[in-house]
Amino acid sequence: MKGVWTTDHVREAENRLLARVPDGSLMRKAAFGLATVALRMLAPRVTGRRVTLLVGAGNNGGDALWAGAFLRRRGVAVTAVLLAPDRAHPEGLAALRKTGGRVITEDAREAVRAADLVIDGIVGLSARGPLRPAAAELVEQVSAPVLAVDLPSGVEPDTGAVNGPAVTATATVTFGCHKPVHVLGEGAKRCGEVHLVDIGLRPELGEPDITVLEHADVGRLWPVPGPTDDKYTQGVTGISAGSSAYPGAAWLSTGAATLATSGMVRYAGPAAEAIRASWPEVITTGSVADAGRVQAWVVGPGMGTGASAKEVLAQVLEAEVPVCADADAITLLAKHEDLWDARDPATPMVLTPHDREFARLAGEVGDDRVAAALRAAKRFGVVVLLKGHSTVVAAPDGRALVNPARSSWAATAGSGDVLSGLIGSLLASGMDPWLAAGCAAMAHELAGELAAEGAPIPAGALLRQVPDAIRVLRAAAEPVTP
Ligand SMILES: NC(=O)C1=CN([C@@H]2O[C@H](COP(=O)(O)OP(=O)(O)OC[C@H]3O[C@@H](n4cnc5c(N)ncnc54)[C@H](OP(=O)(O)O)[C@@H]3O)[C@@H](O)[C@H]2O)[C@@H](O)CC1
Ligand SMILES: [K+]
Repeated sequence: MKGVWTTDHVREAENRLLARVPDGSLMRKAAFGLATVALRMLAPRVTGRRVTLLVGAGNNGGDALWAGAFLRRRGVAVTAVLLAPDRAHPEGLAALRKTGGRVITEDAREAVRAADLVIDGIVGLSARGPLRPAAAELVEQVSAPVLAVDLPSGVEPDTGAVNGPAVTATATVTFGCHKPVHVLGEGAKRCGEVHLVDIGLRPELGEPDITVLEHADVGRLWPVPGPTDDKYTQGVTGISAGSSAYPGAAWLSTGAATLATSGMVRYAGPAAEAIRASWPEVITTGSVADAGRVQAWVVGPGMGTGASAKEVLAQVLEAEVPVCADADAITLLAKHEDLWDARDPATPMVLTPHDREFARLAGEVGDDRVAAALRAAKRFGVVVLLKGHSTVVAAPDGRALVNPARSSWAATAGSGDVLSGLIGSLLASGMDPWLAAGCAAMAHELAGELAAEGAPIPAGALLRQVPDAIRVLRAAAEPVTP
């Protein structure tokens, strides 16, 4: 698991660390790490290559200047462009000058255009809002690879939101720990590859604000049958989905639950015939009342939002087993507050809204997706999985998890139905609902990536890759033999 800390918590930890280490040592450590990545980006030829530093008013610019001094010692031709000449970091500037670096304050376009590598030290953790006009104009001239210091300037550090001109980096070097910008939304895309430089901050940081699961974590958590297991002990998943108009949603959701674990799947609804034909291992009935016992329900995909769908949803909520409520079920919950009364608040529930469904339920998402999901999770006492390029999973107890997507292939019609089936089967296995949603999100995204191989895919193709995705995740969890 990877931890992510907000800028407030990073600053508090940095202040504690700064109080007990020699002046300037943290910045030099950070800058040395930055210069090392820059040299790797310039390799194989380093001497005589041209690096241009974009230097803002604070310590982020200081990092860039110190890294420039290290690069000069390796024979790199370094030019620093000072965007706030009166406020440039004095020690960093002196170090660069001492090593023969060039410093300019105007007519910088040529230095930017001619660079082999641009280092973005415009603004870091104290950034607020998009790039200001002078910086934005220079950034527009860049055609070389960009190495961002801590984060791509212009992106909001705590939300990853981009609301105007901002740097798009080839790579980002960050210090001490990951920050939200590295895993959330548009910001995560703008970071390129993220390198973490250890500056000794970890002992000063408390519990992470956001958790990012890695393949090995999900592989370890994925339920697999033991020698004494049978189809019941691994959890029975019930699927209440689909309608005569939308049998496909039921097919996708049921298929995902069938492939995700070895537990049994029951389907209850109007698409029973279609389900029987393609998933013969599934027990089908026409209604939730006749379905028999399940350990978790998936409800919502393609079920409609009329009176009969409302009745079905109430029956599912009254069953007092964990529920994954998706799609139309979310719209119904937003429309009819009385539906919440059907639920025992102690029974786990996962809601899986996209932005529009979220807005119906809990207001506009806004820039801070983690805060919005946490607010809704607390208000309704449920786990909220907010879909997006980075999927956010928030628990009512304040835990937040982000699954940053490596591609967007999974953003296709019917893909959400597959996700709901995966979550349902993990809930039925007895997994903690917050982890169930996080593990399902990762397997889902990976299945999309495996299915796509560089070309668009329908949700059915993603579904067929679920077993391979689970294999990849489980393989990542296996100990490496030397
Ligand atoms: N603490 C440590 O030990 C270590 C810290 N480290 C480094 O320090 C960095 C944080 O440095 P920092 O706090 O000095 O501020 P920083 O982000 O450089 O901003 C400076 C000023 O820029 C301005 N500004 C704001 N928004 C803007 C915008 N959109 N466009 C343009 N300008 C904008 C605003 O000033 P204003 O002009 O508004 O008065 C702001 O005060 C951190 O990211 C890491 O790189 C590492 O060395 C490791 C050790
Ligand atoms: K930066």
